[in-house]
Amino acid sequence: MLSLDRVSKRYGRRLILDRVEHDFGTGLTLLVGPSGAGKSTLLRLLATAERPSCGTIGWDGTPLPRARAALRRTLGYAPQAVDLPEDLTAREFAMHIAALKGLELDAADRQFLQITDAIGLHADVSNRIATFSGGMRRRLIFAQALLGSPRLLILDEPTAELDRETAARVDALILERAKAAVVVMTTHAGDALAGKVRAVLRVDDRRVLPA
Ligand SMILES: Nc1ncnc2c1ncn2[C@@H]1O[C@H](COP(=O)(O)OP(=O)(O)OP(=O)(O)O)[C@@H](O)[C@H]1O
Repeated sequence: MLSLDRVSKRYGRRLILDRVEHDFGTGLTLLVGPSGAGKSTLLRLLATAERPSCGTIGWDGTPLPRARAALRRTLGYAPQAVDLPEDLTAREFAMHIAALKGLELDAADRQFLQITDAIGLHADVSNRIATFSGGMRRRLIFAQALLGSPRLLILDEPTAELDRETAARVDALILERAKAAVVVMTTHAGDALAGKVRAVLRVDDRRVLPA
């Protein structure tokens, strides 16, 4: 369980999130809300990529920063935009991430091939990332987040730029992982997941409330 207790975030003098309270349990939680409302900011806080200005984030009952190492050991994070190493192949990049996560590389490689097969990226795993389209990059960022079957999966717009059929394949993997993990994602295409999510939260006007 990932819990937020009166978590606020400011950039300079600007308050983006104001005393957010929520317990993210096992299952899929969707974040919706207007552009610029703070959804990606909230995901960065959950993924420990940034720290709250005040308030407390807890993982499995222990507050950060004490729980940060335990959280990161079982974190999969797919940010919205990331600089990928253009000269590596997708498979080399995935193994680089697997090594950073401390995963057993043969098992991680097998898992990467299974994931990429499921989301239609299998034929491209030995190609250099420099040759990848926007949708291929998005799927690669998603695939690396699933490596090691994380108990906490944070996904920022994983199906943006994907056609409906490919997005449905990505959604299927997300729902599969959400059976055993805390999964939090932003999406502008939440309708496809209606009825299958634990909660839908609306981020708006600095607050985060049930939609
Ligand atoms: N590092 C930063 N420094 C200053 N302001 C920032 C920073 N990151 C985000 N912001 C501001 O915080 C606000 C929330 O941005 P954020 O990207 O979290 O919104 P969002 O809800 O994810 O938007 P979108 O749906 O368009 O992706 C925006 O006004 C943005 O300009």
